[in-house]
Amino acid sequence: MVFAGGRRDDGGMEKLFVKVCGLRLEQDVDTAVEAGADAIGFVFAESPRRVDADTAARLARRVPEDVLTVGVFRNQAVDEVRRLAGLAGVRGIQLHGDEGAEDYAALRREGVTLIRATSCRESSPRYGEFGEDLLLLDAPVPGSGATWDWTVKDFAGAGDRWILAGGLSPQNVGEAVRSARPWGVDVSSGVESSRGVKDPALITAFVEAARSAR
Ligand SMILES: O=C(O)c1ccccc1NCC(=O)[C@H](O)[C@H](O)COP(=O)(O)O
Repeated sequence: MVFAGGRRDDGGMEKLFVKVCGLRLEQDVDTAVEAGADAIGFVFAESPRRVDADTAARLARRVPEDVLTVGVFRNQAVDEVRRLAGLAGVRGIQLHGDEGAEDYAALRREGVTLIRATSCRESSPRYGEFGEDLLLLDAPVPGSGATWDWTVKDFAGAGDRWILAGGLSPQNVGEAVRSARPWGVDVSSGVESSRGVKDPALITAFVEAARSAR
């Protein structure tokens, strides 16, 4: 199921989808929701941002229905992904590793949004190749805060709903959106004061900068 987004601006245009990833604290979740984020990510992969299922479940319960909660994974067994996503009660699953079409098929269930995160390093990924709902185009190392040159890519194969990620920040997200014209954006490092520590003011600034970009 493709997350409907659901949030529209007053002119009826679909708003840019904004996801804030790697949240670990209640105040950061509340800030992202209040700022108008469409999705919130909880990292279950190896990372300084990693949360356990109980923490993610507690945070996810604070999030209103129209904001998508996403569990982020990398090269973890399908059963483990299913188990953690179920315990946390997230409605989206984002896979960053070498997962194949069979893994997406195994995780497919009613109501879940499957996000395939991949880098454009070797080729231009095509939307739908793995049965995903949304394609997220990221830097080679996820969550690193590194940017990549999105200006030289042809995103024709990425479909209508693809998400730009990798080194975005309140400073560069406007230019990135105008240049690459994604359906959505995703951020983690760019709204942190130090690795793994979110800054509420940066979260708010990011959502505002992204939204005013188009
Ligand atoms: O955040 C991590 O450390 C991480 C580890 C393993 C897989 C994914 C991870 N994060 C994903 C994200 O935070 C974002 O989807 C994306 O990679 C953007 O990150 P950033 O460049 O830090 O904004």
